[in-house]
Amino acid sequence: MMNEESKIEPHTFILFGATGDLARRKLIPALYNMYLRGQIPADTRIVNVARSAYDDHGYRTLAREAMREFAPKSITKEDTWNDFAKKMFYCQLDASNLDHYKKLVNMVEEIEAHSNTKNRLFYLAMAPDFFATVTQNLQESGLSHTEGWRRLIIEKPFGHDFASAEALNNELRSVFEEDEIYRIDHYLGKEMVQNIEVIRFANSIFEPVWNNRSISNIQITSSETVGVEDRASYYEHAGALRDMVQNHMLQMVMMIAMEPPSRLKNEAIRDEKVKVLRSLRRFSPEEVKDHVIRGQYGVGTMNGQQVPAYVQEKNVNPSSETETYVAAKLYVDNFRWAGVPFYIRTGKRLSVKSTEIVIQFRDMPKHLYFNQDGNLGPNLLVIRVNPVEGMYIQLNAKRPGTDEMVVPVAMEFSQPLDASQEAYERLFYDAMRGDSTFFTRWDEVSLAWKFVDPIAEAFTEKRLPLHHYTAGSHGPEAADNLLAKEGHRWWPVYGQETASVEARLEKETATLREGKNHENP
Ligand SMILES: NC(=O)C1=CN([C@@H]2O[C@H](COP(=O)(O)OP(=O)(O)OC[C@H]3O[C@@H](n4cnc5c(N)ncnc54)[C@H](OP(=O)(O)O)[C@@H]3O)[C@@H](O)[C@H]2O)C=CC1
Ligand SMILES: O=C1O[C@H](COP(=O)(O)O)[C@@H](O)[C@H](O)[C@H]1O
Repeated sequence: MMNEESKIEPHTFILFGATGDLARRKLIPALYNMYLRGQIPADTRIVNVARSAYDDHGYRTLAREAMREFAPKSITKEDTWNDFAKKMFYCQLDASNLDHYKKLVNMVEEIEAHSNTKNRLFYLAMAPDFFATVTQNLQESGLSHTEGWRRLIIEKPFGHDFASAEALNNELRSVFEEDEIYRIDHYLGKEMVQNIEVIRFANSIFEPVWNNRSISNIQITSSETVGVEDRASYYEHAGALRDMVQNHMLQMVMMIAMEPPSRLKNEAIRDEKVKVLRSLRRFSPEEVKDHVIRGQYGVGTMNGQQVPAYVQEKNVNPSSETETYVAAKLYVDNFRWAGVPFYIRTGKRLSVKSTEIVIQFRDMPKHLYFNQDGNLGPNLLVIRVNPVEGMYIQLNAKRPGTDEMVVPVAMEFSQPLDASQEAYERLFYDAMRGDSTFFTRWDEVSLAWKFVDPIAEAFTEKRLPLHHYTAGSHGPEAADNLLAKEGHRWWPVYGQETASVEARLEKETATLREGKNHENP
């Protein structure tokens, strides 16, 4: 996050994996939306690289199809799209074959001769097995040598464990400097994840209460309705722990728990985030069972349709023990957070698609007020990351016109739907400006793996049970017990259907009526 608006300089954007799922679904629409906003400099060109046989025209047609399928509302004027499409070129090559790079070098040099820029931005949207090879080939072909700036954006996953991540990092660092490497975690491109920093550090009401004296617990949920889809070959080895916890979930923990940075400079911010990971209590494989729940979805019903169990999905081993759900109780052992549990949970084939962060404040020292059932809900700050973007503070108040003495009410801020940019647009914008704040630095990645590795080891050694949950449910009951042991309960997350806070509060009031107190469920 740069304080002063730095400009995007003209550059050549070289996209490896340009025909793939990610490119078609997210990257092409992101670049076009940036073009519409005037964020792509006139002299910037996009060189698309993949193995399939296309010429420039054929690739532009593929890109147009991708827009039709994945971003149908973005193109309102065909002429504007055609102007953008003229910026795109295609180079067919096998990225693992160094000899093929001559063609790419020639194409890039020819483009640069016309566009008057030597800046090069490489994006590796390919399977991770290629990351090291392509980086070496960029070096040996001479592509990474340029008189302008050069940057490398790299997709996830960054390794499979600490050892493989370190080996990959060494390969990248033999060609690029750390400050030239932009490791993507697309959660860091989400509007409300970026907003956490602003909410915390631009509002004086929060800092005095942002600590263990006022906060009872923090709950971070990323719940998905989709199953493994066609990604079994990757997911079978990753599971929810590596796929979501090592990166996205820990990034949100860092954003919530970090100390204020001394300046709004990328390194100052990332220094503070890294300190959180240093304070994160590590579990030995023996301790994992007391802090982590793992689950796997079974058969269930979603939207009235029966869906298969994980082990029945395409290319999944029928006896697979890969986890599709993880819940965990984490502790950040520093002065600010000592004793405050950070509960995280993430899973596939759950009842709703929703990412939310709930900060639950401590109960009043003495209750003067009660609602009619003798319960009083705690104050909450709810940060809604997805699908609704916004936040609200849940308070207790007397609502006129009701019989109840005290009811939950909310002070709400919410972004209009569709108002904010896609995560990839924001991340491209930052990488093009040279702002790496919302990309992960190597020490973040390495510490995250060091935290996750013993948990993965405990999973492999079957030191904790694999709980099966019904697809379409809210996950395994064992995850509820994890909180109940501490006198807490999960706050439900709601999807698009329950976008309004009023509807949520009504549900909360009904829960209180059932007599469930949040500290003593
Ligand atoms: N898809 C998604 O939603 C997400 C993907 N990612 C990450 O993005 C990366 C790409 O994923 P995704 O798009 O799904 O993968 P795909 O398998 O759909 O696409 C792979 C791309 O790499 C190209 N490719 C494969 N082999 C070669 C080769 N030898 N030489 C040149 N090009 C080659 C393919 O080209 P061709 O088909 O023409 O051979 C294709 O363009 C991965 O790291 C993934 O983890 C991260 C988050 C989400
Ligand atoms: O990185 C990943 O994230 C998605 C979830 O992202 P979201 O933006 O839809 O919340 C997840 O489905 C995928 O398995 C994982 O690789």
